[in-house]
Parts: sequence; structure tokens; C-alpha cells
Amino acid sequence: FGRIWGRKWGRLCPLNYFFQISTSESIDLSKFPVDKIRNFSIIAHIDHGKSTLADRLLEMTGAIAKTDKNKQVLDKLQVERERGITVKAQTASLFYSHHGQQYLLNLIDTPGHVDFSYEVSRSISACQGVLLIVDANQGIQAQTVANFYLAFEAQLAIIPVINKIDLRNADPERVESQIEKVFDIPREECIRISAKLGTNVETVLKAVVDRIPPPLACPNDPFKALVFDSCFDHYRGVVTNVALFGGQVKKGDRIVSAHHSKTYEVNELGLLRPDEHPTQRLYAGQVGYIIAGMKDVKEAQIGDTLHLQDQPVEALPGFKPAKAMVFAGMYPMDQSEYPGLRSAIERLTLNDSSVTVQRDSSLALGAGWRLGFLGLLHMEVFNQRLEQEHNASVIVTAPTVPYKAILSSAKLIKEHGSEEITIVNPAQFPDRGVVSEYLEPVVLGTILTPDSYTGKIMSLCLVREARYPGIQAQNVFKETLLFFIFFSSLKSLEFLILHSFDYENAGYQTAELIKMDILLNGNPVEELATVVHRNRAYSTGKSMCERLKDTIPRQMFEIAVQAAIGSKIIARETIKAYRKNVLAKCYGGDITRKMKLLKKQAEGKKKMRLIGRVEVPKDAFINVLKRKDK
Ligand SMILES: Nc1nc2c(ncn2[C@@H]2O[C@H](COP(=O)(O)OP(=O)(O)OP(=O)(O)O)[C@@H](O)[C@H]2O)c(=O)[nH]1
Repeated sequence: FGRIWGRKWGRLCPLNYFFQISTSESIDLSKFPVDKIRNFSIIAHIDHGKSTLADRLLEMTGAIAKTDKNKQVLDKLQVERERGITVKAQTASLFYSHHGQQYLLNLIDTPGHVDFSYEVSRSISACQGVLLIVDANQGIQAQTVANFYLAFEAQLAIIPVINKIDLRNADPERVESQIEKVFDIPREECIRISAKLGTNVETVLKAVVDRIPPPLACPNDPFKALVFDSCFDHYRGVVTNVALFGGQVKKGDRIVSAHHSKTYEVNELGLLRPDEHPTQRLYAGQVGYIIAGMKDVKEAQIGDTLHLQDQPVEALPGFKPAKAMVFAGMYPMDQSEYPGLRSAIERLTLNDSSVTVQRDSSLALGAGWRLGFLGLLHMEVFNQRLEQEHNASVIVTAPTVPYKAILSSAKLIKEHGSEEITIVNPAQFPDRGVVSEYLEPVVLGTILTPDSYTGKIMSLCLVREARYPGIQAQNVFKETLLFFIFFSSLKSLEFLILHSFDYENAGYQTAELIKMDILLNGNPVEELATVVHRNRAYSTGKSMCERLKDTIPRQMFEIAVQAAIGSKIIARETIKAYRKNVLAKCYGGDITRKMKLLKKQAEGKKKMRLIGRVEVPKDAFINVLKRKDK
């Protein structure tokens, strides 16, 4: 067991001990022709119980043992367990007997947070049906609607499952009516369950077999597989998760990537149960993994088609690449840690190809990188994984969105080769004098709310400069509010995301933007520069200075913290001089105690970064933009 997990997830997965699967068990997958296979996914709004239901399904089909320790088995990452969210889609093949027949059910668990919705669309492409989970108390939420449409547009069979019926305030009747009204699914098709207690979960398994069609895959066609996920294994290279749309594949076969035409030899292949379980072959309709000596996940492009070397096929449609919407600088605490951090970032991006990485350098923080993420949660999760899984200590600068500027200076247009430029680093924000217009990304947000909250939510959104586009939702949900919101304002609406807020990118809109500098004792600190809306500059400048005053410890000299627009100072705070004598309370006596206190002080200093003469704690860079008023 240790070998399997150790190889796949490094020291991440102590979980292996709980698994029941015997590696010597040999599975003959040829026993599962296409009509005995069901590929399905679980989709839901965040926290409605996908991972809990997945655990029950795994238990009931014997993939894992029934024990209290098997919680959120498919949430393998430490960050997923700590935050209680799913970040990465996982796959598990289950064996299930129904009507006296053996079936192979492939379950693909998906994340719920809107930042990771690209993972959902990927998983859906490998399925023919979905379990649409709705909380019996909360009812339909924004992500339920968004995920329903993803599945509906892909023409998948949709099985509505009402979860958490054990809750005292559960109201499955009301949720069934909602499902009928909003999705036009007859209420008789809803299955009421408690994933936590296991109530009625068997009915879900039966429905998967009875209501989801087998995959449309032809065993007699040449081998054709869709790559729907990939991860990197340090010893064996890239592990690709594939769905076979035709033919079969075995160890030793030479396969070709339709995307870049490179040829590879299959070294290993098999099922995910949910750990890797090697088999002799994979057949049409099945979902599994292939290891074929790819050295970089970029070689295993998500959405790519694999085929045999001598039997080319037409490539499958693939996916739109995920687009980075939040950028932040990452720097090592100390330049001597640069190589370590570089390899940590490389290893992590090997498993998350949606992160973009560009080398960057700054006067104060030295050499580092500018990374692009899908959203703020994605950025926080990446940072947490760097620290937890790779023991890296990083300085992260305040996140920014990709702004655009339309240049008016002929010289600059010539220099950039285009009138329009994209700016992902506030330090490089061009001056108003050479720009005719600034543009900021906007999202189209959907908020589902009871009537009584409409007024409050509307005024909150309008304060954040949201624009009501006047679109009426399809009449089924009269409480649906639609807004265009600047991406940079999303953070302040974060609390809504957990409830009933969903958004999709909606291009760019003109915005009155200016660059604001932060000066420490008169020296501008590039990494603290930020782009703000003109009308919010004063309040943002003031709160940034206050925040820095709270974060930067008093030092032996006075520090002036100033916010400036161009040469104009718009806010100022002063950090008074102070000398912390940690030994003050140690009169005479024990030298070891004094040494201990001095050591502690020195360790505290290590977490600081010297800018000019000022020591700045590493958290200051990211905290500086956080709001005080929650
Ligand atoms: N009472 C009750 N609680 C449940 C039930 N199913 C899940 N929960 C709880 O609801 C919370 C969220 O469950 P998860 O399974 O983590 O939800 P999820 O949809 O996988 O969440 P994401 O992966 O973050 O989208 C957990 O605290 C579960 O214990 C249920 O049937 N009854």
C-alpha cells in the first residue's frame, strides 16, 4: 500500500492503511463490455454532500472499508481535508451487482467551488450521467443551477438526489417542487437520501445502472481515448486519466498524442479504485489511467486524444483552456531559498496545469515569479500547498487581476507591437498620459436569494460598483439577480459565494483606474503598489497605511508609511521608534534563558524582509489589501 500511495502522492497520503483493496486481486476487465459500464459524476453546490455520498458509494461497493476513518476518501490533499472542500477531481471504479449482473461504475468526484468549475466540465466530458445533489434544507443554489446546465448541455442523464434528509429542518417536499419547477424534472425521479447515515444510498446505485446509459464507445473501432485529467508522479512520470471512446489498449502499445504528435510506449495502465490498480488492458467505454513515459503534464494536455501509432483517429473536441484571472508575485523569504522554491513551484504546477508561471524580479524581494490563478481561492490553496507539501516559505504579493490599457502613444504602440496591452503587475501600470483608456475584467454574477433579501443584496452589490444589466432570468426563479461586477470587487462578495453566488467571465469594461504607490520612509515599495478605482483611492490608501502600521513592528527608528498617487501623498501613518529589549525582564541569572529569548527574537526576524532599512513581515504584502470591515 505504502508503495502505491507513496509513489503517487509522496508523503501526502497516510490514508493507504485504511484501504481494503488487495493489489494481488486480478481483474479481467474484458468481462465488462460497454453495456455493463456506467460513467457518472456527482455535481452539486459547495457543501451539499458530494464527497460524503462518494464515501458511502465506495463503502457499499467494497472499494473501501466501513470505518470512521474513511471520511472524504476522494479528498486526498491535506488542504482539501483541512478546508473541507474538494479541489481536484478524483476517479474511482466500483463493482456493483444488480439484476444478477456485475457492473463497472466509474465515479468521478468534482469540486464545488466556482474557482474550480473547469474541473467539473472536464469530468462531465468523460460521463454519460450525473447525480445532481441538492441539500434538503438549502434547496437549489447558484452552483446547482450552473452545474445542472453544464450537464444538460452535454446531454447527460441527470438523477436528482436530495441529500441530508436526516436534518431536523430538512424539507424534501419543497426541494422536489423546486427541482420540478426549475429543471423540469418530474418529482418522482428525485431520490431522498442521507449520505451521512447511508439512508437510501443503495437506491442511488440502482438508479445509476437503470437510468444512466452505457458509454457510446465501440469496441471494434481503433483505440481512441480522451485525456480528462493528469498528475505527475516523481518516479513514473505523468499519470493520465483517460476515458476510452473506442478499441482497447495494453501494456507495450505505442500510443500517439493527437495534440503534439509525440509517440509513447504504454508502461502501465489500469483502474483507479480510487488508488491505482494495474490491469492487463483497458477496453472501450472504460475509465482508467495510463502511464506512458510522459515527462511533463504539458505533454498530457487535458482534452487531448490518444490513439495507436499505426491507427490515427479523428481527435475528440477537447476543452477550452482555463484562463488565469488573478495574478500575484511569489518570492522566497531569502534569496538562498530560490532554488528550493523553484523546484517546489515546478512540482506543484506539474499537477495543476491551470497555474501560469512567469519569472519576475523586484528590487526589494529579489528574483521570484508572477503566477496566474483561476481565482482567489485557487491562489490561497496553491500557497497553502506550497507551504504544507513542499515546506516552502514564500512571500506572496497582493493579488491583482489582468488589466488592459489602450495605448495612445505611437512610440509605445510600436514598442509593444499592439495598441492594447495587458498588465498583470501593478508596478508596470502605464501612466495616464500614454493611455487613452483602461479596461478591467468583469464577471456576470448570478445571485439566488429569497425576495426579502433582494434589496439588501442589490445595495451591497451597487456599493461594489456592480451594474445591473437588466436581464431577467428565465422566469423560473423570480429571485435571480444578475450583475456585472468588476473582478477586483469579487473578494468583497466572497461571503455570497458560499451561499448562492455564481459567476462567469464576461469580458472587459472601461474603468477609471490609477496606480497607487506605497512609500516606506519616502522609498516607494514596488511590491506594495496597487491599481485602484479612482473614486476608491483615498479610502484604499488610508486603509492600506493603517494595515501596514498594524503589521510592521516598531523598530529602532520612526517609519513613515505613505500612500501616493504620482507625487501626491494621499494618506500617512507613522510607526513610532521602539527598541524591544527581550531581556528586559531577565535580571541577572540564567544565561540559557537569555540565549533562548535571543534565539526566539532572531527567529522572528527571519520572517521579516528588509526593505531599505525597514523590516517588513512576509504577511504584510498579502495582508495589505485585506479589508478590516468584514
Ligand atoms: N446531516 C447531514 N450532514 C451531511 C450529509 N451529507 C453530508 N453532510 C455534511 O455536510 C458537509 C459537507 O459535506 P461534503 O461531502 O464535504 O460536501 P461537498 O459537496 O463534497 O463539498 P465540496 O467538495 O467542498 O464541494 C459535511 O460536514 C458533511 O458531514 C447528510 O446526509 N446529513
